[in-house]
Amino acid sequence: MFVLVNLKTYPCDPIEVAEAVSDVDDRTDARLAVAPQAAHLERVAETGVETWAQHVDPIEHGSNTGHALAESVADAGADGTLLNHSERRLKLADIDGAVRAAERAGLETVVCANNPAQIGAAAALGPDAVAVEPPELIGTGTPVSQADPDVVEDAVDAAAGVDEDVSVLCGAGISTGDDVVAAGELGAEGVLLASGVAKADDPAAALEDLVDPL
Ligand SMILES: O=C[C@H](O)COP(=O)(O)O
Repeated sequence: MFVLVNLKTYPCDPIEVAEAVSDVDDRTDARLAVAPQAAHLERVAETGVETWAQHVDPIEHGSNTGHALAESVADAGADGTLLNHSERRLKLADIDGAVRAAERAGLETVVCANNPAQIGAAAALGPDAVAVEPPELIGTGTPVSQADPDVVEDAVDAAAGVDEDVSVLCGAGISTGDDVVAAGELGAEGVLLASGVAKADDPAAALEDLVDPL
């Protein structure tokens, strides 16, 4: 299972979380990665942990101001990028352009979407993976795998119906190892989570619990 920890703009110490993820990563078969804010990418990548951006823009080098250029994100040490997160929605044409920009820079891609229909559309753009996240469950602590298991299974079917090479993650409310196991049983190959680690009093202990059953 792929466990991708999005730090959003939570007031956690990104280096403390990255070092905890790196430490746990040495003791699990699961694949772990952290997605810090853009300003923290380089310092997080220097810890040796697999590092993801939260977003890149559909642009090239040139006259763009206030954007995230995929090449610069890769230069900062990122291995991949989230795209179209529920808190950073893009138009369809811009998701397509951002996937192409990420590919150009050698970044792996996970395109997020609200529901199975959007997952099918996202998969058609050819990312490495898609992540289904019902927005109403984000940050609630109620796992999507428990509150709405059908949405995960339907997302897996929708992606497979378009492109079997696109793997499916699920997210929203995931905070325990049992939640991760349940996601896997529904067909997801990974989970995207945030508050369960970034807002935990002890992020290292939260991570240990997440990967314990894997
Ligand atoms: O990127 C992560 C997702 O939005 C899930 O957030 P959450 O784990 O706080 O529910």
